[in-house]
Amino acid sequence: MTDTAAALDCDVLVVGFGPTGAVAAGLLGRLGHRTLVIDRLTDVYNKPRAIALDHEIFRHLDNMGLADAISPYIEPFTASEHFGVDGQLIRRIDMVAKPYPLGYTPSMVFSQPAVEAELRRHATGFSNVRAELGVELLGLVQAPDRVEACLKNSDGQNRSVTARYVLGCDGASSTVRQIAGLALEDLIFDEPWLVVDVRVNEDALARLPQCSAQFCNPARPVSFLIGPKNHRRWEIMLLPGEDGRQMERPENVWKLLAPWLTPQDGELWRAASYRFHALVATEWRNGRILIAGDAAHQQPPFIGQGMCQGLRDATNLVWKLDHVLKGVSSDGLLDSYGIERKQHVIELTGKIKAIGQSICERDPAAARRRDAQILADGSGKPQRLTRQEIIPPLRAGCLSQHEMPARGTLFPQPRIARGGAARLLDEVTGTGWRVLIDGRSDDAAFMLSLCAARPDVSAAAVVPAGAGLPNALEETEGVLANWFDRHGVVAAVVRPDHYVFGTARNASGLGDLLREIELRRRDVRPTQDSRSEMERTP
Ligand SMILES: O=C(O)/C=C/c1cccc(O)c1
Repeated sequence: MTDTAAALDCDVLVVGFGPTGAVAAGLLGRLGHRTLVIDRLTDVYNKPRAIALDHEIFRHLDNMGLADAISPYIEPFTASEHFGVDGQLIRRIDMVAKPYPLGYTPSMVFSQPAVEAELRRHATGFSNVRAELGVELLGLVQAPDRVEACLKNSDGQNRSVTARYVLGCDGASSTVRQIAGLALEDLIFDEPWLVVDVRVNEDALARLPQCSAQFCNPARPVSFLIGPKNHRRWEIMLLPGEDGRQMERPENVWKLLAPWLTPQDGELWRAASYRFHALVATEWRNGRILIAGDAAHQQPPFIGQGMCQGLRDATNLVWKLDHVLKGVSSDGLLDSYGIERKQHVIELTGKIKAIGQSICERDPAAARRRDAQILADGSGKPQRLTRQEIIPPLRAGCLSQHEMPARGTLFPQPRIARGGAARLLDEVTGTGWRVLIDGRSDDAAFMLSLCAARPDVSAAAVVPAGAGLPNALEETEGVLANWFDRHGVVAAVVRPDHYVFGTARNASGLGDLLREIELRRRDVRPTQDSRSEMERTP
């Protein structure tokens, strides 16, 4: 750390201690960065907003050492069945089959207040992370090497703190985004819905559908979601003339729930009216100020990706901030954050919108045409999709510049045999830059020797169980062998956030990739106003 950096109050100021801010603070804490995280509110919001997460996110939480602490509040997500105008099944969205590609149940539901409390506990367990609650951000002023933040303490006193970077995880109405002058683009979706969470009594649970469902009835589209334990969620489209605030009233909510429950069947946990909309920030950074989570994007909930998107932001950004703060990369690497995440958000939101538009269809004739089209897409049977095939890869940013199989996709996580037990790959190899080599390749040993010249990159060869190759990891389910075969490659370079930087068909391809990592991490043009004093000194 330079003297200038050491003189600052912290390396990163995280504004907002919801899931995105808490994960960012925890990751920064683990990497040794002095982090101050503030939130306007003094407590975890005690009602569930997000309900779904997926294996990519759980993998990061497991990497952080949180799996045991949060598992009591997480359950597998059931399939979602979509029903058409006449109540017929038109589509089924499920998860990919076993063996699971990342080693975990691919889609899960969770209880947000409990998980969020664990995320906060984890972040504040690092001596270099300080959380200040009841603290409001009033202003930010950027200098070449720092940002000065004006804060209002819980006692009403103003004070200023300095940080090398500021990360706005402060939600849809983000103060950070507004102060930084970062605009939102409208991705054109705007529908009024009522979200109702119920803790259902034990005896009423069996009378409810045993699968999550989308009732695509043009008279009143409704989503039904099976949450953990006795938590059930209904998302109910509001009709023209219905006032959101009025519809939140318990007497109106129970009328809407009448096809499923009576007030004796459970306790209303939350009823909140929202406009489901789709927005993305045009720019995700202004100099040393960056935004993440709902501050940078909002999307309709129809495949439960809202919180996942925020945590993808955090896990994408933090390793890049780490490289920049440690001088491994220039500040220009941070530009790849917005490039990668904005494209991903736009592409995924487009897919969510398409699903949402078909669910929200209010014209009966159009809804019948939709049903016929979806059934035709499924060759006359209900269409079958997996949630995982809906999630796009990264397409541009800190990736190899050459087209190659699997670039920008999530690298799988096979189970590795260790002393009579099976452990997940990340636990064995760690989560930095990694090269994974197909141990069945004749060139495996040579490829490992190429990697040995790169101390910043770890390397391992993996073989199927029983192959008996010395110095190779043995996987127990064939997940990785299958992946190498499917993509026709023998090695993959994997980033700290588990996205594939690039793949190689042979040893010479791997040599090229290893050289390219260095270039892509360094050859990123810093923006004029965001270079620190140190970086501008030749
Ligand atoms: O993945 C699905 O099938 C549905 C997920 C979901 C999650 C939250 C809210 C929704 O309307 C759908």
